[in-house]
Amino acid sequence: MLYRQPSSPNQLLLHTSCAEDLYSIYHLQRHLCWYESILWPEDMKQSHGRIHVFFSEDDDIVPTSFINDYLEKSNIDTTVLSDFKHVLSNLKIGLLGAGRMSQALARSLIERNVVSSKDQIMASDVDENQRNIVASQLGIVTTADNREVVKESDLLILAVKPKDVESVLKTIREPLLPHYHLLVSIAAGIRTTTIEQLLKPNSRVIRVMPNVACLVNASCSVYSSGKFATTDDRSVVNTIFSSIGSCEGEIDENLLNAVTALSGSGPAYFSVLVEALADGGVKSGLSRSMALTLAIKTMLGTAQLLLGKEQPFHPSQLKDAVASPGGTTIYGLEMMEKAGIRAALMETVTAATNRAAQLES
Ligand SMILES: NC(=O)C1=CN([C@@H]2O[C@H](COP(=O)(O)OP(=O)(O)OC[C@H]3O[C@@H](n4cnc5c(N)ncnc54)[C@H](OP(=O)(O)O)[C@@H]3O)[C@@H](O)[C@H]2O)C=CC1
Ligand SMILES: O=C(O)[C@@H]1CCC=N1
Repeated sequence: MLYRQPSSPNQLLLHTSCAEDLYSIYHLQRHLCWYESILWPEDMKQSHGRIHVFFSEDDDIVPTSFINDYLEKSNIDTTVLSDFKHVLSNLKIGLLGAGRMSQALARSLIERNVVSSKDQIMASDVDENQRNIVASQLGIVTTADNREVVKESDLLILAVKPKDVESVLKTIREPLLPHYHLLVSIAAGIRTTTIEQLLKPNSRVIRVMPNVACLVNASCSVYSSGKFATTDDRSVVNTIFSSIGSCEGEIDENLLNAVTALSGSGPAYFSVLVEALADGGVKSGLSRSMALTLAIKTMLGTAQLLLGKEQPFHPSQLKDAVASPGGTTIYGLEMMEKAGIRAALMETVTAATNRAAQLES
């Protein structure tokens, strides 16, 4: 870890925060006698108790597969915990606003072991009811005072509605230290420059657009960095938002309103489609519950085919594969075209993009 050249964002973060940190280097290279700290397989075998070594598959510090192979050759029992990462062990995360999105984020960070303990997360909310839900269901410390969260955290996630952003930022301006804190906003339509202007000069800001599917770890997020955010800041944001689904990378901030309109609002559009298709099933005689189940599972299966790990379908390819000549599907598709569904969906995203732009001004 001290000598390795970083080859991933997390390794880069470790490299700059630990491997290049003066005190870490001084301590690890001067005061630690490695030969006194190594537990050799031979010593393990001689120990009286049974030894079983557990690894995290995606550990950025420990070269898991290398050590696992070595221990297996030495007949030591091991288990590699798939999908486990080395935790963001020291980062303290503060949630400003403890509503739907914050709760989903916190739950994922804890359940997916991105943080090592619940104590690494704190949340504030004006609503006592929300605070009680978060405290009782997630075991997180809560407060009504946003400033307290800032004082206790390294990274802040601003998760209040856009209309409340300005007042929250004014409250936390004083305790928020530009060289220390990173502010990550998920508020729709609030630009990083607007946020930066409300904070102290040089404040580090990143704007992210996730979606509500973070409740089931299936969000897809995109982000834009403010003027002063660093490479390490982007790396941490990547780690956090990958833990609630996927993080699709950075985008020009001018396009973030379109992202908000497509994937941020998208779960609402797909819900309407599913409901309408189920209504059609009911009209044709299916029970409500059967119709809903079929509509939902058809959406899920279609998404899996379009994403296809090995051979993804293009949407038009999949449509053509389903619509046989003179069959049922092509009659249904004709009706969709007559109703102008394509134009309606395009206009849907355009209208939501325009609304996000209105929120900006
Ligand atoms: N919901 C979604 O699908 C998505 C939302 N977003 C964005 O995420 C943000 C949060 O959304 P969501 O979680 O749905 O919203 P919620 O309304 O569920 O949560 C926001 C919480 O913040 C509280 N709050 C309001 N003012 C303050 C304040 N001054 N200090 C502390 N807490 C305050 C609210 O209390 P009260 O209700 O009493 O005002 C509420 O409990 C929004 O900006 C939205 O644009 C982004 C992607 C998807
Ligand atoms: O409707 C909204 O304002 C938010 C932004 C994306 C999803 N919900």
